[in-house]
Amino acid sequence: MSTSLPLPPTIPTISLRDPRLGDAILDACTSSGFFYLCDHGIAQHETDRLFALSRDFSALEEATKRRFMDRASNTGFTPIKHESLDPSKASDGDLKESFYLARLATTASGSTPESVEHRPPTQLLPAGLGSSKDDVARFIEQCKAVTDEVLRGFANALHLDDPAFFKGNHHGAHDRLRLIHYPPSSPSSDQGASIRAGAHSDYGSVTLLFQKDVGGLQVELEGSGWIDIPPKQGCIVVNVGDAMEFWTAGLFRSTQHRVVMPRNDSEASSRYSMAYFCQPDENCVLQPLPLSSQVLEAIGNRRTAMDPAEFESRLRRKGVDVDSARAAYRGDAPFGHLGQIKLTGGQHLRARLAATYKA
Ligand SMILES: O=C(O)CCC(=O)C(=O)O
Ligand SMILES: [Fe+2]
Repeated sequence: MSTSLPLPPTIPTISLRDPRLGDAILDACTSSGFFYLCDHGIAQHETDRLFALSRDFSALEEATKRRFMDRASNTGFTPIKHESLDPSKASDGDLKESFYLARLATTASGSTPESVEHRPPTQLLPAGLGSSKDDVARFIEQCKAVTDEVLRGFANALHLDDPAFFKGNHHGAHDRLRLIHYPPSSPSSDQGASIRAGAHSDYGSVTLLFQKDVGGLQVELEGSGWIDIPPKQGCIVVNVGDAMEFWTAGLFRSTQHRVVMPRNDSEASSRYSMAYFCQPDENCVLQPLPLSSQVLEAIGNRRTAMDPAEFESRLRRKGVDVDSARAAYRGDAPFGHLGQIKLTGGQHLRARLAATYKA
């Protein structure tokens, strides 16, 4: 007699070409806040090219890499253990190094902006990334285009009158593509105090995560605990960040995730991933949006808008100065039931960055 084992919990796969994209996004974002995205239009060979550039950069001498550190503009190199994504845990830092890229295209050769206000910082590039600047710039612009479509999906999911509402608040000046390298490490069943990336939620509106071939990414699901999100050929892992959780009054979830230490031989080698963090504009106003009855009906009792006390305590835990955000409110913009609170995209980002990096 054969008994079928229950399938392990996972996250849904959504096609960017799904005519009912808004509904699929509403389902995913109000449950786990994570989904695999397929049919996104970014060719595998372009993704592989960026992974190759990331590998070449990580092979440089540490002293060379350290010449490209620029925390002030949140660009460039971050050495191993300089970041603790989970500051609540006593660890001496995450076992990863990374290189943050701002958008590189210029108006003449690409699509990047427009007005001075939305212009990303310029940054110094090491030789390899510098000589392949066009490939890198094109990849970043493709990521930006995918996030624009996802943001449109968010607006449709929420039945906003203006389907371009979120897109219009994301010109990409704070967006970053992060090339991440987790160095090799012996597998162990004892995870100890070390971690490749500590448990955290992302800061921005939406993140695109490209995983090369080594697993270890986990997401914390209500009722299921930590579940593995393995690399899936042709798919990008997409997740909601804190700014979008705030904006949707807690309806969309910015879920905790982490990367665990190697558990077996297949995870022991270098792990490469790339994250494109889509951030709201510096001066855009983040205020919990009023939620239409249509949306609340569609999600039924799966998720309700967040309780005001929980909402506030989540914000405080994430380093947001709630008292200033309250003082900034002047009753001049729409808000939901969550109180009189107002924050700009830039203020929110800096609060989250300050809570993450060692001084
Ligand atoms: O490397 C990964 O798979 C996850 C990285 C991540 O979550 C982050 O950098 O925010
Ligand atoms: Fe993350």
